[in-house]
Amino acid sequence: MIGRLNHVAIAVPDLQAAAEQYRSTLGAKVGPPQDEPDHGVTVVFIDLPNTKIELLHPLGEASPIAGFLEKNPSGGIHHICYEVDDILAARDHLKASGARVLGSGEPKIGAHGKPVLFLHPKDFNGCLVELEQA
Ligand SMILES: C[C@@H](C(=O)O)C(=O)SCCNC(=O)CCNC(=O)[C@H](O)C(C)(C)COP(=O)(O)OP(=O)(O)OC[C@H]1O[C@@H](n2cnc3c(N)ncnc32)[C@H](O)[C@@H]1OP(=O)(O)O
Ligand SMILES: [Co+2]
Repeated sequence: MIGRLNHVAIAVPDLQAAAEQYRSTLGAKVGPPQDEPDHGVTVVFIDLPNTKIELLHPLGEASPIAGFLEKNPSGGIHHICYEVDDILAARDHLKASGARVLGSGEPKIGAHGKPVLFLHPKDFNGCLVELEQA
């Protein structure tokens, strides 16, 4: 069911510093900061030849990554995102398998303009999983 690795997300305490580090120290192709108010984050995408890295910083009062950054003040890998062909079929299959789909259970539009869903990290070996319809 899951396909390509769409991105690996890293929560960072200082978005500008992290973006600059990827640009100048790691020599990566770094995009501009993008506010995603529906998701409570500001993101910077880094294009790699085979996938993307998503740098995440909290946006607004109720950011879903605030608790994670409190526990990991210097940052850390926050989630991985797999592509699926049919997000509603994937969701129904996962729910039937007993996995917890986060939020309302309805896909939201993600940072690439495509529907996304999140699965509880405790159901996937301690790793928060995002699904994006390719
Ligand atoms: C823009 C979009 C895109 O790409 O298109 C995005 O990615 S938006 C990316 C931001 N959006 C999201 O993350 C949406 C989905 N996330 C959520 O709903 C939330 O972040 C949760 C995953 C439910 C965690 O919420 P919160 O931190 O408030 O809960 P909590 O502190 O009670 O955590 C419950 C347990 O899960 C652990 N936990 C929390 N976040 C975790 C993470 N990212 N990876 C692994 N474990 C994690 C905590 O340490 C705790 O474990 P212990 O009990 O053992 O201490
Ligand atoms: Co993401």
